[in-house]
Amino acid sequence: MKNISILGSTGSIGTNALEIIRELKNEFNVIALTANSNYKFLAKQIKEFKPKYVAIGTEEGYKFLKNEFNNIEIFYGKEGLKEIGKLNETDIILTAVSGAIGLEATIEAIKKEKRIALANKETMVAGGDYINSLLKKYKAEIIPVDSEHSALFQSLLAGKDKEVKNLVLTGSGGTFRGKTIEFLKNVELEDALKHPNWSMGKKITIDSSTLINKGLEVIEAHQLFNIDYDKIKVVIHPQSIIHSMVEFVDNSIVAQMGVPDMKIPIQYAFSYPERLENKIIDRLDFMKYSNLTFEEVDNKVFRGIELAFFAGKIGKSMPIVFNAANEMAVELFLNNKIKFLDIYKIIENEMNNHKTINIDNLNVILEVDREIRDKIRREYL
Ligand SMILES: NC(=O)C1=CN([C@@H]2O[C@H](COP(=O)(O)OP(=O)(O)OC[C@H]3O[C@@H](n4cnc5c(N)ncnc54)[C@H](OP(=O)(O)O)[C@@H]3O)[C@@H](O)[C@H]2O)C=CC1
Ligand SMILES: CC(=O)[C@@H](O)[C@H](O)COP(=O)(O)O
Ligand SMILES: [Mn+2]
Repeated sequence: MKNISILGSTGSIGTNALEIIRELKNEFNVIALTANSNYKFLAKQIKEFKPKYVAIGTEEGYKFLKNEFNNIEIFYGKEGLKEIGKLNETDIILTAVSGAIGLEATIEAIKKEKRIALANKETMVAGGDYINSLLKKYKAEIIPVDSEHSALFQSLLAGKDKEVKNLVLTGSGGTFRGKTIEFLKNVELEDALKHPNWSMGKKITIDSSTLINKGLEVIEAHQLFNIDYDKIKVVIHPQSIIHSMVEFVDNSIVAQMGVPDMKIPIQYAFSYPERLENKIIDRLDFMKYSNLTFEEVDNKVFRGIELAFFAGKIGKSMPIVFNAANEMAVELFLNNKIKFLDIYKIIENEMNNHKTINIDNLNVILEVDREIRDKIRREYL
């Protein structure tokens, strides 16, 4: 039996993970669950999965849960997430919070030498260098949950590191694939929230529509697999059936395929190196997907990938700026404060005005992140 803690259990990834745990209750046990403001949904999860620990992000939620439950330990706020990261009883922590807010709790779990089932890509983008320095000191392991990075992780098992020629990240192209800049000038939020293949949280869905999600995934792949940026390629694959591929030096390509369902990479991160049967996961019907296609990225219209390569290749504090500016821009777009193309403008502006600095410790990461968010908040709110 493996003890699972979930940072962000009330979201898309978190609820998918609980479906798996419900189905495979002889394999997995819930130790801790967390949410930000959705305390009523969290309360329902607590009643069903009976965790020993819980963290909640709002005072209202904290008071409600304290009143509702007297047999669990309830933590509050950002410090509360860190307390969940520190839990000794955890075997595997699933980082399913949205945004770099997951960074500190992830670091605590690394210091406790846990398995991190990492969905929270922003943590790897903003804190990747620091996290990799910690992985040299602590025997923690990161198993990627992000579908492309789970595919790369599985495909890399087919060869040795020195035999890798390229990592090939696939991307759906997002809901506006094939559109012009003129069309994007006036897109509505509700249109940007329609992903062609995946059902996901709002932030990542907007990131998919700008292709900044793919950009974040480029940096995430560099950090997770220690591969140079010039060996990370992106190809548009509108069907999202091939979840990414590894090209080896013999020009052989190994890919991972499956239905676009996050339960597959989540469960794999829990069960690795084994694989488990699970009847709630659909099989791929090849006849339904008899037409798998590939396209070039349209970097002229969708700037997210090139902006990410720019940030990643500079490194140090620049990926922190890229991620923080994007998180703030997406929040502004979700609140109808800016137009779609302003997302690129805000990111570009912050990166152009940033003087890159070395990242010697966690406080520098948090300071750079905070400065960018405060600056954008002052300008737009
Ligand atoms: N959804 C998907 O299919 C995929 C997601 N990912 C990555 O996984 C992560 C989660 O994505 P997703 O599940 O879609 O996100 P959701 O928005 O659906 O869920 C986010 C979760 O994090 C919690 N949360 C949000 N902000 C905070 C905060 N400031 N403090 C504490 N908790 C917070 C939310 O709580 P509350 O409910 O109370 O708001 C919720 O439980 C992201 O990093 C995303 O990029 C990667 C690949 C696929
Ligand atoms: C399911 C998952 O991993 C998401 O990151 C998804 O890949 C987003 O789709 P795009 O390929 O459109 O970015
Ligand atoms: Mn992904």
